[in-house]
Amino acid sequence: MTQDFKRNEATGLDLGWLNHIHVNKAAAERRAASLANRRTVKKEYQAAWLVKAIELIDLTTLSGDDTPGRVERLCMKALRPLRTDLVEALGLQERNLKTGAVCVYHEMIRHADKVLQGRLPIAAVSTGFPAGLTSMETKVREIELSVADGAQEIDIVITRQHVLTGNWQALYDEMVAYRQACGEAHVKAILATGDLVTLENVAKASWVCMMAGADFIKTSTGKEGVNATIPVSLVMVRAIREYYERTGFKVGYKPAGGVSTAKAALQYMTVMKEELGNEWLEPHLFRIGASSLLTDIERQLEHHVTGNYSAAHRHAQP
Ligand SMILES: O=C[C@H](O)COP(=O)(O)O
Repeated sequence: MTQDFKRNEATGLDLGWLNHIHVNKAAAERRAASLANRRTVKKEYQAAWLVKAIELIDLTTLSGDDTPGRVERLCMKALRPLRTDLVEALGLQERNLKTGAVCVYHEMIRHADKVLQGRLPIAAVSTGFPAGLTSMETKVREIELSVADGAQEIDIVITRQHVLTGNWQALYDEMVAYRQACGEAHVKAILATGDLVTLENVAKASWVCMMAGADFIKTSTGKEGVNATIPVSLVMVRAIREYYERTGFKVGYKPAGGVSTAKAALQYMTVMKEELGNEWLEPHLFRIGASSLLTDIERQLEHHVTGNYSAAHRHAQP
């Protein structure tokens, strides 16, 4: 029997048990290296996986020079992510292919909404993205305004100093406040893992955010020196797995920042499949935050289609 999807909520688990979390860095790095060195998806399945990857993308623009025009074009691309000739060549006419969501700054929500009109979720980065160093009052208000403007998903940034000083209660309280301010909107907690120094901190921050009700945990803003990596992802998805085993809540995962190649997307999808199973390969539990990944996926699918055409053409020759 399939289990109904239960929305995550603050569990009140005792923060004291974080002291027992230990991460084997060498093992995570070994596993990451083995993923990097093997073909993660068989060649004949790659096109299908890449089409699936499109549906997992939070198509993102988070630049200081964003304009309403750029956001509108992004949204049109999110609704029709592949060129018509590719859609036809891949036999996807009936699929209504779209990205998972679009991800924009607060000021751009209404411009995105104008194009999307409810056909795709809008994720907004709120809480003083990317550093998160405005006042708590300002950050909570920003969430409320983003929800009021039409964002169905809020990507919050945690206050890194709470992790760096080991103040887990402060991180928990902050996350609970964000969760409440989001109301019905889904909340993704950006850990900014590149700022957190150790994998152990990444694991603990993942746990605290999940315990406080985050629907997703997300690696990065895309603005840190180091953004999504496979070792960090292994630590985070294993925290998600253990959290599910302890509480029954399924929390989603979002690697973000620097995921720009089809090959990298396949690696992250393989991590999800192998560590959490097929259910975590769906957009309600897995997103890839990326601004340029779609371009490379489109390019690879074009190669696939052209390759097939050449093969068919060669067969047709006497
Ligand atoms: O949340 C998404 C990231 O900001 C996107 O980063 P990217 O521009 O490196 O793909």
